[in-house]
Amino acid sequence: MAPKITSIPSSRGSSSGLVKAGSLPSRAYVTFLAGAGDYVKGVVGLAKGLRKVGTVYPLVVAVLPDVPAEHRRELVEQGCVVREIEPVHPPENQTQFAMAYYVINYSKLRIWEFVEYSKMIYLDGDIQVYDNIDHLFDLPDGFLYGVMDCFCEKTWSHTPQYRVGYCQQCPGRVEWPVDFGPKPALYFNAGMFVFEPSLPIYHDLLHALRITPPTPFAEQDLLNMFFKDIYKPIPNAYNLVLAMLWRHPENVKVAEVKVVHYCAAGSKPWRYTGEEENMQREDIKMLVQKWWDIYDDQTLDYVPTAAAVAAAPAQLTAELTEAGGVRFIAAPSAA
Ligand SMILES: O=c1ccn([C@@H]2O[C@H](COP(=O)(O)OP(=O)(O)O)[C@@H](O)[C@H]2O)c(=O)[nH]1
Ligand SMILES: OC[C@H]1O[C@H](O[C@@H]2[C@@H](O)[C@H](O)[C@@H](O)[C@H](O)[C@@H]2O)[C@H](O)[C@@H](O)[C@H]1O
Ligand SMILES: [Mn+2]
Repeated sequence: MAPKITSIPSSRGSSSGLVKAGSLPSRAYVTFLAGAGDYVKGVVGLAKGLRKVGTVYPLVVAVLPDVPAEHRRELVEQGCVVREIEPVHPPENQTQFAMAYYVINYSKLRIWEFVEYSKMIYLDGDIQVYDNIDHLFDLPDGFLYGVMDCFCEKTWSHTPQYRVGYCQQCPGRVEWPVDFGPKPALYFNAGMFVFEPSLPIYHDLLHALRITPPTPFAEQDLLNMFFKDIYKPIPNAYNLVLAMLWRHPENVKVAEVKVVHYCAAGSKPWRYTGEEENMQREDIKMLVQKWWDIYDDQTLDYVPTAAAVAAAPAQLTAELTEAGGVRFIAAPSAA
């Protein structure tokens, strides 16, 4: 029996209706940035994409200490709320069980500490939002919402699902073998999820991390184990894991996709060369171009309101740009 997909209100939740500016509940989008590399481009693109769809909520960027000041400044200038977090490491000398590339993602767990927000939507830095999804904040509290992942890529070759050809995206194609025990719980892609920050949950999460041997998909596996009883699937349109285009095209209506997750090998737009498998597909080339159209669109750059300028961090000051916008620069004393 196909899993029940939580139905989503098409417009802003009836409970909140149009919220008067200034009285918005404490809600925010949040993403995660590590390192001094090029992922900052993904976060800048995400900030501009959220602005383009007219979200009324801020984008918080949880940055590890190794994110350089210049990248943080660029994010502030794009209207982001930059918050430094401490790295989270899995149990000592066990990281070899997680794919090395993913160990860094355990630090994502810090976002449960952001309790000044009642509800947040986490988005990977390699995600772009092409339709307003603010209505997701109105989903009932007490659950974690995300899109079901696909088990068909070779990144899943370590799992029994992959070996027998079972995937939750098409549970009827290959039945789960009875002698394999209970069917796996529904499993979400941790590149996007709707959650409620909470200190008790945060502490339970870190305790679970300390006593759980790392697994290939690192924090994504841990989150799925930890929230399996309150996880509720939402439609694929809210997190198109690109592999769905060739693994389950019958489950994807590209024209209705609201959120695209550039997680297939070779699909990060800012690194795209078109050489990897599937990267010459017309739909992939179109989605990569769509990402660049937003990233390169200067009309989507952040223009702070007078209030924002007044509230600018002391170490920054603002100057008018030729185009009549405002940019933050290091205050003379701070230069
Ligand atoms: O060097 C890195 C690797 C990862 N990330 C962040 O961690 C997320 C998860 O990694 P990634 O999206 O590459 O994993 P995938 O979804 O492709 O498996 C990224 O989107 C970024 O937000 C980062 O900032 N720097
Ligand atoms: O650390 C584990 C990561 O696990 C997820 O990425 C994977 C996973 O979803 C596989 O299912 C896909 O096959 C693969 O392509 C994709 O990269 C999240 O997107 C990422 O944010 C992060 O949590
Ligand atoms: Mn990702």
